[in-house]
Amino acid sequence: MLEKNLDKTIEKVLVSEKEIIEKSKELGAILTKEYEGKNPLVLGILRGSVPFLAELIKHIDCHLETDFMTVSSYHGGTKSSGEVKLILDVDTAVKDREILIVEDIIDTGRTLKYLKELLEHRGANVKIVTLLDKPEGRIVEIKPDYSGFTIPNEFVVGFGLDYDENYRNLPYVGVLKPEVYKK
Ligand SMILES: O=P(O)(O)OC[C@H]1O[C@H](OP(=O)(O)OP(=O)(O)O)[C@H](O)[C@@H]1O
Ligand code: HPA
Repeated sequence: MLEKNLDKTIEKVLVSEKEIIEKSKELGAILTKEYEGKNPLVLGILRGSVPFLAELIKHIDCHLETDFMTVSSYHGGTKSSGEVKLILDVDTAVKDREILIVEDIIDTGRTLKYLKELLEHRGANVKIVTLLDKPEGRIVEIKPDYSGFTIPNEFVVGFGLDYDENYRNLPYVGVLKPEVYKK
């Protein structure tokens, strides 16, 4: 039942908190098998990936390291600017490293294509896990190695995803009421 302050601005819930936790457990079990003995670098893409990364790594039962990169292309709105900006680079050596990029969403695909190419160019072995995949939004070709949920072509918020930097703290993924955008 929707009842908290932020819930009042949500038109519909697409993925519930329970579903996200269950899916993170499933993905964690698969990733445990994949990365056992490989000490992967689990690379969160700031800012949106933080809640998903925090949930997911609890369920990966092998040694791993974490690091973060900041890239941005939406600049607060609901449309990709088309240009991916590198704001903060990774601090760890990546050559010959197993890297698991953790993302909240693949939409146009621009962010992940840029990051995958950049890290592969530096000699890393890169895989991608995303909480959400929006295939109808795709402009450049890129596929995640592991994906939580396929969602329709709507702008979503919550569990790390923002509209104008708000709503990242919602514990589920939903669609905003249209009047929120009219303000
Ligand atoms: O597939 P794409 O169309 O490139 O969209 C996906 C990217 O967009 C969002 O990041 P954003 O640039 O909004 O930065 P943020 O993580 O700080 O919200 C999201 O977190 C992904 O990184
Ligand atoms: O649907 C979305 N919501 C929030 N941020 C995003 N970045 C790409 N797509 C989205």
